[in-house]
Amino acid sequence: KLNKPHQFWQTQPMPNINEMDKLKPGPIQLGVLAEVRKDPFNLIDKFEWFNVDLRNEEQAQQVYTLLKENYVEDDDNMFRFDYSIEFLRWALLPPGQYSDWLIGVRVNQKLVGFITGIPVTLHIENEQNKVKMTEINFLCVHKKIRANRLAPVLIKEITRRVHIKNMWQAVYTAGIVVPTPISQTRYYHRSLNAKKLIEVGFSSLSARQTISRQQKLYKLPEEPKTPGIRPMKKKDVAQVTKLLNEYLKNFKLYFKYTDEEVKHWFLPRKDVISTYVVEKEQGIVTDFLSFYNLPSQVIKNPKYTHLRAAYSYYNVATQTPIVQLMYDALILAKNEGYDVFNALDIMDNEKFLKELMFCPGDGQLNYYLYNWKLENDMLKPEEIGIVLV
Ligand SMILES: CN(C)Cc1n[nH]c2ccc(-c3ccc(F)cc3OCCn3ccnc3)cc12
Repeated sequence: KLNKPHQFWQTQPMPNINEMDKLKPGPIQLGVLAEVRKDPFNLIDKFEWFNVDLRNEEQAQQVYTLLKENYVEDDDNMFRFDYSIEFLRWALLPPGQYSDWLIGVRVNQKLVGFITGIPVTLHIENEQNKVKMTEINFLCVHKKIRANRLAPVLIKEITRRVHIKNMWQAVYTAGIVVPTPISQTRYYHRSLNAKKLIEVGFSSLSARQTISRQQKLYKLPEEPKTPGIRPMKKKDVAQVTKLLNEYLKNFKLYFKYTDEEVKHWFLPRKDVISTYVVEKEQGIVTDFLSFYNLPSQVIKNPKYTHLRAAYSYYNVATQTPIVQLMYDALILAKNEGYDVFNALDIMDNEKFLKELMFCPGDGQLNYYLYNWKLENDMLKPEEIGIVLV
């Protein structure tokens, strides 16, 4: 019976503490395509597998509702992520997606479980390691049917469907710690709407602080500072792709983007992704910033149902100082109606977090690599060049 802590994870190719030093960097287990199980894993009675078509309005609604009611909450269970349907279509229908990598489990036509993969090519620690793999996300089991051991079966089934495509690694993140994080990053928050953050209980006032004092402290100018800053357009794709790929080479974990992928991940989509470029004379783009929209439902509050949060995505500053570029990001996010701007301490974010008055959050986001041994087991947050939504 798999019910001792991490009993399931002990069966997975993740380096555990004592074997870390023996393994060589690279794949831990070499996959053999012929040995991959051809049929889906067995589910308990009445449960059935179901490939979700997010383009279908009804099925997208089912996924939306499952996540809205049962997905990740903060440590104090005050907020729960509320991913919109348009956001899920952005996050889960990238170029090259497979139709059987959005996996649902249903009981009597009701969706009770979900897990997703998208195909990525991850560069790991040096140019040679360009590994085609999957990025796993949105593992969710309905609150009412937890402890049925459905999560391990969802993980095994998506693993099987990835193996069948002859891919043997995965990358994912989680707020919890299971064997074995490759990096433990921290998240930070910058207040944009001090009054609301205090009223929903996101921020608290110390004895000497007042709401109006907080509002003054976090007040922002009406307009961004950087001349030539504007929303990204289709004509900017080629320049943004070059800037992004060049910048990401600084890190030990990063994706390489085609123009097609930059179109998908960065062209502005209302209430999903905002990208602004800095255009100098002759149409030269020298910098860009981007943030995505992920509201959290406020679980119990008389006045507000949601916290509008913008999350830092990828920001490349080659001419504009990074602090000024991100100050503009705060101003632009405030003008788009966000209450708070969130960022992890990955990439070069440390360079602006303190100066722009971000406060540390109360938890961490752990990065995981499945079936891959790193040279030194762990990476520092500033060596991470990937953002998972
Ligand atoms: C990444 N993706 C897999 C979703 C996910 N899962 N688990 C998580 C734990 C933390 C963060 C996170 C990432 C960046 C950030 F600035 C703030 C965050 O959480 C705030 C705390 N919180 C949790 C729910 N509502 C508010 C995301 C996630």
